[in-house]
Amino acid sequence: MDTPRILDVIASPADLKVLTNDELAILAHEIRQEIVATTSVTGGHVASSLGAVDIIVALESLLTMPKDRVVFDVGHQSYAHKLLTGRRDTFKSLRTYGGISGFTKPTESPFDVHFSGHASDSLSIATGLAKARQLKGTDEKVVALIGDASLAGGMAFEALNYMGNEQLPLVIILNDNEMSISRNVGALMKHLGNIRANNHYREAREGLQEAMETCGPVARGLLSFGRNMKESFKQMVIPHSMIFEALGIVCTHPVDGHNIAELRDILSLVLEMDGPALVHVVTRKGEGYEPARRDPERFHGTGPYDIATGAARKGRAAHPTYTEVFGAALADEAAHDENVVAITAAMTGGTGLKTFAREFPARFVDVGIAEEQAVGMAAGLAFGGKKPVVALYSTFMQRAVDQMIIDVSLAEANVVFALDRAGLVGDDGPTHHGTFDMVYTRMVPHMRVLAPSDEAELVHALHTALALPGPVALRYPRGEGAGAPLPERPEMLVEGRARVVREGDDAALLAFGRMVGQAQAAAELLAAEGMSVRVVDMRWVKPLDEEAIAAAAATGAVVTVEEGVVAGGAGQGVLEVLARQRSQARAITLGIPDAFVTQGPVSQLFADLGLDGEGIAATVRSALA
Ligand SMILES: Cc1ncc(C[n+]2csc(CCOP(=O)(O)OP(=O)(O)O)c2C)c(N)n1
Ligand SMILES: CC(=O)[C@@H](O)[C@H](O)COP(=O)(O)O
Ligand SMILES: [Mg+2]
Repeated sequence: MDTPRILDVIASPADLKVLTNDELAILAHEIRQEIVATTSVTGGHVASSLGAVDIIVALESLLTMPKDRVVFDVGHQSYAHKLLTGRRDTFKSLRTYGGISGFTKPTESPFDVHFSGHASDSLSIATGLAKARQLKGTDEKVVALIGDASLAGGMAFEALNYMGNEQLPLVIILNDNEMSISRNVGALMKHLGNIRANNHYREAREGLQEAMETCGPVARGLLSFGRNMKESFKQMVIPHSMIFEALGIVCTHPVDGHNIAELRDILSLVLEMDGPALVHVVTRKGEGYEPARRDPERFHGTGPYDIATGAARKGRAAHPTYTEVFGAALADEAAHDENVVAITAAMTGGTGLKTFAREFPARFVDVGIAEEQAVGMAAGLAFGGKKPVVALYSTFMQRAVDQMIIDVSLAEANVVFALDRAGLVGDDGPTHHGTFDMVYTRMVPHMRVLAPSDEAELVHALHTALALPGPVALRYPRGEGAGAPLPERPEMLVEGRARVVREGDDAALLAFGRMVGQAQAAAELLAAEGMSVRVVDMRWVKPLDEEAIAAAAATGAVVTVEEGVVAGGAGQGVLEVLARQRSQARAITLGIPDAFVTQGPVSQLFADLGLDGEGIAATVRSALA
């Protein structure tokens, strides 16, 4: 008979209060087993979640939740929190269609504070919660859990600046594992490394222990009373200051993030403080599961895997991904043009830049989780005569729209924006779908926007973008390409010229990006019903091919199809052209409606949104009816 698990009797963090440190450590082990068992089937952010288990168990054992608020940065490490807050039974549905989210999500649980997914926002949210607490005169604790890489994001720095000045009562738990998705980068990372290297925490802790034992009740009384707390805390545990101290934020020595007793000791102290405090916790990504410990980058975000070996369950895809094709094409371009510089914001692997980084290390820049810096720096590089290619996920580029408008486009700087993960991404869900980029690029003066329909087109689009003066964006989706043979040589595309991929005169489908494939599927279905439908690969979101639009309108029915929000999107651009042309054609824009799209397989989401062959065919039928 199996030994009963502690995890099975935990309905909420309140149940943790009766457990000893040893029992909490056993619970942490059970949670890790549960995370591995589930993610081996669903995939997920394994290494970060495993690394944060002890912190979450220790922290939540000390809080009164959901009254006390814990803000998870990115939220990719929150699986233990999910298991402790009433989602043990639904955990198996992690990241699946209709299942629980891979990030915190307030509509899923009252224990979740915000829709996490984008890095570096937790401290700002926490400052808002702490300010609200002050205004209401309430006493709930506010804690933010943030990783070492996310702490370097601009938004986090802005929050530190504010909270230190205002002396807001909140606790930052810095989960320092020396890793972003790959190895962490930057001066802050080096600073944290120096602190770890000079860690006198043990001696300080023993001093604290002694102080607590000799004058325990007095010291504790002082602490809980909150008077002079910062000073007493400093005297007891902090022999030297650092950057955070200079900003008015009390900072602890590095604490072992896998020792629940130590974590509870230090957390119970800082939770009683009346100003901002940062607990520097040292963890190992993937802790408790050897394959993830060995290869934390692969297990940062993984698909299903074999538990015994850690090997991926899915075999190699039939075709290279858009990302792989982009990475190879960019390295090729860089080999022919020494001015090409590649910039990533902590997504070297995700944006396909590993080859480039290896072959051209001097021309490769990883700014860390700092999209604004990536785009601002690209402007500077362009002013200095270089040809920067900023490779970002479409969703993360949202952080740097201002820099794209003011620093790059106003100056007509030669910057290429390579927007990966444009369109629906699948299991990460609404925070990660790249559904806004056609709007935020199209609206900017001087910007040109390409939406290649397959991987061969992507090679040409990149080549064209690098050759054109001024800012150019290209957008392409996550995952496997369409299987189009790659060209021997990249071609220069004619600016603003679409290509007809199927003739027809009953109606016209004007499709953008990989929607061209879905439009062709729709045309096939309609052909079987006797309808002749033209399919146009629009290639350019901006400038649009006005002749191709006029020719489409001559069929009498135009349906635009895009993998992005319709409000302000490419289809809207087509409508503007049709209006200018005083067209009488019936026109319908298909794309993402005014709602956030859920998580799930992309094919399922396409079907739900009417963006698969069937759905598009149905719209054409209604346009012709
Ligand atoms: C604005 C933004 N940029 C990039 C990412 C992609 N991303 C997700 S997690 C991560 C690394 C986070 O590292 P860290 O904060 O140290 O947490 P760890 O995974 O090491 O626990 C990155 C770059 C993101 N989620 N949001
Ligand atoms: C949490 C996060 O933002 C990233 O880890 C993201 O999930 C990566 O997505 P891809 O799997 O598309 O690279
Ligand atoms: Mg980290």
